[in-house]
Amino acid sequence: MGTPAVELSALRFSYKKGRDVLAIDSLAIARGETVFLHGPSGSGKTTLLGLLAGVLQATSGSVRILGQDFSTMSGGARDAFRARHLGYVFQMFNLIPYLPVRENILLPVRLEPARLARLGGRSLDDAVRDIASQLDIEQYLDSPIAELSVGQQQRVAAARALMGSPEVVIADEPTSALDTDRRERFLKLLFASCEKAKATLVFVSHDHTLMPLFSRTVELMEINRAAKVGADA
Ligand SMILES: Nc1ncnc2c1ncn2[C@@H]1O[C@H](COP(=O)(O)OP(=O)(O)OP(=O)(O)O)[C@@H](O)[C@H]1O
Repeated sequence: MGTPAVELSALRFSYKKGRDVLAIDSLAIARGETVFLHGPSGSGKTTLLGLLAGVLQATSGSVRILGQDFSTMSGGARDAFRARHLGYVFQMFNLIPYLPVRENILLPVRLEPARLARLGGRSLDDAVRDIASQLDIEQYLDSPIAELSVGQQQRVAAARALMGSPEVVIADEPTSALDTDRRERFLKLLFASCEKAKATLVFVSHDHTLMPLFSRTVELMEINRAAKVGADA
């Protein structure tokens, strides 16, 4: 199988001392898998994605992404690793408000030569127009982020995540603000991009109807011993 894309071992995480939010003995996600991460509100889905993205650090145990153990890396090394290998759409979109849409989408390839190289020689302008037109935000490329609706910002965050074909894509409710038509187009683009790049996808949503699209569902309540008590039903 080679090195898994994601490998958790004896993972524990708490925001406050003495109260574990996550206690996962083991979880492995192979490269190229598309995973629907499911669980009730409060079961720790967003927290787990934060650990996979290296934004949060495990209290104990290990989080390995593409064979790299985050617990042995400095904050700066995790930031560099994230820029190079991960695409993510978080609930707070983390877009840069004073930059236009175009520059927000281009950030990963401007920061990371490996992602620029994966554009395969296409010009930045072509690449950004291509992804923006697929997400129906081409007409906003020169607009400041602050002038966009929440659904439009969500699509900018999605375009940025997919720029330069990262090996691992992490998405937290990425379709929550989209209408049905745009949601379908976004999902089509997401799966096509992941397949083309042989990327691994870890996707959180409360929308059960999306489950059949994925190669595997991970039920957080089944693997997270800390979630048995305290999660909302
Ligand atoms: N920054 C924080 N500080 C302290 N506790 C937190 C913080 N963020 C989340 N928690 C707690 O951690 C637990 C898991 O939260 P998390 O957001 O990961 O759940 P979730 O499954 O993503 O929920 P939802 O489906 O509602 O988004 C909850 O009990 C929550 O109150």
